[in-house]
Amino acid sequence: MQNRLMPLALTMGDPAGIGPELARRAWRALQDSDRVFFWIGDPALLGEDIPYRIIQHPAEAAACFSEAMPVQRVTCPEPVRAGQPSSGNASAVIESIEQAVQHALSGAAGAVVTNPIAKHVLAAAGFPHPGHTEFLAALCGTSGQEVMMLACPELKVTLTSIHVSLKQAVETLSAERIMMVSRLTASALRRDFGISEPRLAIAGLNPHAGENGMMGDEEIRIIRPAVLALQEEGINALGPMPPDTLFSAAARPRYDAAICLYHDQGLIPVKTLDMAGGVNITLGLPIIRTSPDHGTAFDIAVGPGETGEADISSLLSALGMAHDMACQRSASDAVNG
Ligand SMILES: NC(=O)C1=CN([C@@H]2O[C@H](COP(=O)(O)OP(=O)(O)OC[C@H]3O[C@@H](n4cnc5c(N)ncnc54)[C@H](O)[C@@H]3O)[C@@H](O)[C@H]2O)C=CC1
Ligand SMILES: NCC(=O)COP(=O)(O)O
Repeated sequence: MQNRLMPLALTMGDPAGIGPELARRAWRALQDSDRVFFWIGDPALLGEDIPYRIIQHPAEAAACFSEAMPVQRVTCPEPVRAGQPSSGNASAVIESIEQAVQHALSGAAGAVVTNPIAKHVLAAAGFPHPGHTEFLAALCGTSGQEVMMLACPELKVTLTSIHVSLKQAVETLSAERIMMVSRLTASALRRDFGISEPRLAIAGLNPHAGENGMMGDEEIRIIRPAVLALQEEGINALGPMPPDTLFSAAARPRYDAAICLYHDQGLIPVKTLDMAGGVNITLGLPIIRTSPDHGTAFDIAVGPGETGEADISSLLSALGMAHDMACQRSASDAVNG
């Protein structure tokens, strides 16, 4: 049960986005709870209304959490203007993520929770990764195994492709990829969510799941063979399921996770059902990582000490889910050795 005691590492995200405001409001909401976290960011972004304590190591977080927000300092090289991102601050954004991962890999943090980054802002500074998901895998030495899951209480989805064009998602779809994502999903449902016999629904790609090849043949060539091979392995997988009805209220209780074949096939239903409660989770890492399901929201970002329109629910869900996953993983590992 070691992870139950470890604080969560919360990254800064883009300093010009809503991340800094969300972090301080999340601390206010959680300061009397067991969801202890420390924020890795620039304290100049917090304003004077929030008590914070600079810490040198995650082990110091729990002692001060009820009184002050624990902060591990990372300094932005350039002045920050809310809503006006600058690639001049990319180094601090990246350093925050790197430190969080190091703490999780060493066991000093129970999980990494990331605040949103703007991919194009980091790309302009030469950052080679399309998003957190791929960067985290590179930091953990598991590139190629990363899988994006989006989860809300009503629905969990995982994706066979992440930050690529729709065209590329279709061109690179393979039975091997569907099987890899399905195996990782089933394993995470058992280990991190306590679902002992996970049921997977594999989405089709085309209208009516291809209608026997009339509307596309990926279901016949790729998806159906993958489902049969998964069943041979003992994984409870069904499909290809017609995507237009897969997310209906009647269908959702019949599976524990839907395997989706491109980014928006999975993210649209989750965000439509529950934008506030949705959480982005990375599978395939040796560490636990969650994130709110929204982005940087530059259009509503406010400066230090100000309170704007940002809804903190998704960050609270991400912190709560990271905590619960860490506890569940610890319990599962204790049972399974
Ligand atoms: N995990 C991450 O780091 C993510 C980063 N992004 C990045 O965010 C940037 C902006 O992306 P968009 O597509 O505009 O998505 P967005 O989620 O930042 O904003 C879309 C709309 O939702 C609103 N919104 C978002 N979060 C909100 C919250 N907590 N409370 C109230 N309203 C909220 C925004 O004000 C905006 O009108 C992009 O550069 C993208 O790369 C997007 C998704 C996830
Ligand atoms: N649409 C989800 C998203 O862009 C988040 O990506 P990541 O930064 O968590 O990899």
